[in-house]
Amino acid sequence: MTLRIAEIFGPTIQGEGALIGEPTVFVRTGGCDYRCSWCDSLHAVDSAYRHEWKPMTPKAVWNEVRHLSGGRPLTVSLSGGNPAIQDFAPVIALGHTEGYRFACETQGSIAKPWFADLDTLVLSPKPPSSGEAVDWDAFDACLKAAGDRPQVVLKIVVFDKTDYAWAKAASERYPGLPLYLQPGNPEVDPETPIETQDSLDRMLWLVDKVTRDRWFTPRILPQLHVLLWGNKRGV
Ligand SMILES: C[S@@+](CC[C@H](N)C(=O)[O-])C[C@H]1O[C@@H](n2cnc3c(N)ncnc32)[C@H](O)[C@@H]1O
Ligand SMILES: Nc1nc2[nH]cc(C(=O)O)c2c(=O)[nH]1
Ligand code: SF4
Ligand SMILES: [Mg+2]
Repeated sequence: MTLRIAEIFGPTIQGEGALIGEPTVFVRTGGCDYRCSWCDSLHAVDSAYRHEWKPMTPKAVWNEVRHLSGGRPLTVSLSGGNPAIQDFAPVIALGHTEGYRFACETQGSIAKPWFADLDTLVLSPKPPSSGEAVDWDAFDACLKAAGDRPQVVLKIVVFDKTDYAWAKAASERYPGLPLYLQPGNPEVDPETPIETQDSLDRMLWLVDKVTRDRWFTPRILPQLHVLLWGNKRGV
């Protein structure tokens, strides 16, 4: 059995959501069942980049994570693409025996039994601006598959007023899940430098909306890695 891997990189810091700031190694899978209009990881989604994806055995994936982390346990972040297309049970089992922890980022469209082995499951349902529509039955199946072991959180990207209203309604379906909001980044070309002031303005807009509404449920965080490194890959 091999996994389709777009890139393995780090250690860096987790730039988004519940584990923001935590040192981590990323394992980014190739392939996604969605095509979000603003996806910042097209090199792991679009089959035009297929030639860059490598088939790797779970053992080879694990050896690379161990090498990058110097054999010191940390949280491994599984992302993509949609990592839930593939079977990460063997990688997670290898890592857990050595004291590593696992977080996974997925949109919640495909449930996998190995979600129950994770330490953190980040479910990131897609708002209207993405052009994708959430299948809430599939999303609920992800929650069910996760069970009690992992910490499960919601992370929603907000580009505009419509997304904001959608995020509010979506979070009301899941009052028990911690909610993280992050402003959308409209500039995702790795070659184009980001306008830092624009990123901060989008963050300010979101903070302003939430506080004016006296909506005290979400935590609002920027994409810290984007502020630090722009859209550079491998960070
Ligand atoms: C690239 S996705 C990969 C994992 C999975 N497919 C998903 O969407 O959750 C990782 C995270 O980046 C977020 N993201 C992607 N493009 C973005 C953008 N242009 N601005 C802000 N967040 C973005 C996604 O919503 C998701 O939370
Ligand atoms: N530093 C850093 N943090 C991240 N958080 C989520 C990422 C992703 O693309 O899944 C990401 C990423 O690519 N880099
Ligand atoms: S679900 Fe995630 S990886 Fe797939 S297209 Fe959307 S943002 Fe990109
Ligand atoms: Mg990213």
